Amino acid sequence: MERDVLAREIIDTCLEMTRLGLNQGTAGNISVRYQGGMLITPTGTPYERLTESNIVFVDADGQFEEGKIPSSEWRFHQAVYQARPDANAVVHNHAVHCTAVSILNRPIPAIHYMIAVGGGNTIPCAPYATFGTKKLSEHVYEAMRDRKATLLQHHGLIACEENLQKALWLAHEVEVLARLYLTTLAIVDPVPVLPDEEIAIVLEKFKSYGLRIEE
Ligand SMILES: C[C@H](O)[C@@H](O)[C@@H](O)C(=O)COP(=O)(O)O
Ligand SMILES: [Zn+2]
Repeated sequence: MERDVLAREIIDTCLEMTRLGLNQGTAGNISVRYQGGMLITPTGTPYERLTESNIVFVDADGQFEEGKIPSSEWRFHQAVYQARPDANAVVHNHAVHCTAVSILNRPIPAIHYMIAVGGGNTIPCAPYATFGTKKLSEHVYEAMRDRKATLLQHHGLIACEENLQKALWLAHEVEVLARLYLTTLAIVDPVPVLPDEEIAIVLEKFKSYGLRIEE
């Protein structure tokens, strides 16, 4: 796909993320895999001000275009693409319920079968490291090797998928799971969970679930 089309899709996804209530202010960032590197939102820029020319190309060596500054989190986006060859889009946000669970430093357990959308029986919580650091990207790499989404301790959420639409959908689903977890956690701890065998069945069913529309 052409660069400008992808850049427009990134901006539209950012705006939709805010409309869905998953983010606020200049928090969060979004990228797509592109020509061996990625196209990513610029750092510290309100989404409603973004135009296609603001989107930054970062190559495989972490070099970016002159005159543009990519998201401070380009390293963890790169780590996701390295950890997950199936991922073509990465969404990061500070969604309230995901961030609240991350402050508790807990994974989201299998409280609902939809946990399987993340590729396993939990949504993990990657250990804290300062934003924008290589250390944080190393934690993300480890957490995302066998998952499509992870919480970031004291920070937020990362979700990846084969395209932007699905990555945002996944981020929204995980926010719903986090909300369910906090709601039930207020009543009982530990919260009842589904057994691993049931999640394995759901993971298998998800492989053929849903309408397949050619893109
Ligand atoms: C301090 C930043 O907001 C940090 O939290 C980062 O993770 C983020 O979400 C937005 O940073 P960028 O604007 O640099 O993408
Ligand atoms: Zn962040």
